[in-house]
Amino acid sequence: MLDIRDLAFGYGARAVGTGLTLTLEPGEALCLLGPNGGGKTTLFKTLLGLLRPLAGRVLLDGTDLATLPRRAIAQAIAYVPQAHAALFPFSVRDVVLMGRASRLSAFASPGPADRAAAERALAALGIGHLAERIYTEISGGERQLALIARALAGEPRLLVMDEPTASLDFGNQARVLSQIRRLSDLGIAVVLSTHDPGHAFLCADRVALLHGGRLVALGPPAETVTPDSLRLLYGVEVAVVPLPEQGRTVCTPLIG
Ligand SMILES: Nc1ncnc2c1ncn2[C@@H]1O[C@H](COP(=O)(O)OP(=O)(O)OP(=O)(O)O)[C@@H](O)[C@H]1O
Repeated sequence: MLDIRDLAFGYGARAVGTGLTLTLEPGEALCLLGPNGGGKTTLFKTLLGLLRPLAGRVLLDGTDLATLPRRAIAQAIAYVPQAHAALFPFSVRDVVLMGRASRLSAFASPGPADRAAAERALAALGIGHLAERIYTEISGGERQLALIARALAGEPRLLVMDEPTASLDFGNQARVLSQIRRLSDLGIAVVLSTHDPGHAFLCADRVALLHGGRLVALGPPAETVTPDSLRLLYGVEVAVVPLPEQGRTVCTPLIG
């Protein structure tokens, strides 16, 4: 559904990344790893159509993003920001309902179909019990789930998530990662960034490693997340340890 061809992305004349080529299938979860300042957010802004490619193309179902109306992009691709403290005390239900904005005509109010979509999104994320709570009065983890529900309410086909586990405690990280797996099981493609390479093993079908403005590796977690690739990315020694009994792999930096 998403086809990125020889993309250069950045700001003005300054390229942050170049030569990026990859495709994303419906229901695929792609984890983007890279150091601070590596260009993950800039790439996301380009995929959302907020920044124009400096070169190359981004195709959504075969159509160049640059030729699509903003509304069509917003209906297909939803962005999940990091959970933040909102300024206004909306209920969680109303925050989730805001995810329908791209589906409403100008000045229209949400109707029964919009409310039903919001309820489905709340249920899918398992946060129906929070619907009446005030968004500014729930925890960071609950807010992150509410933001994912908001994105889901718009019935997108691709979710772009910038560090969805940042600032979450261990339990909420696990909850968000397992929700990402469920979304991709529902056929929704997900692109997420994280600073924890272990997360790639928990939720991603494929991993893209961004370093020095280039895609240095792209493939299944077991093939791409290795001590060598993590040394290149982060400049530290990392042990990548399979847990055969759990069918999992964990990453830990080797310090001291
Ligand atoms: N609005 C902007 N105008 C110009 N340059 C920018 C802008 N925003 C970010 N940059 C630069 O683009 C480069 C990539 O930044 P970006 O935020 O995309 O990295 P990132 O991988 O998301 O980093 P982090 O992991 O720290 O969030 C950095 O050198 C940054 O200073």
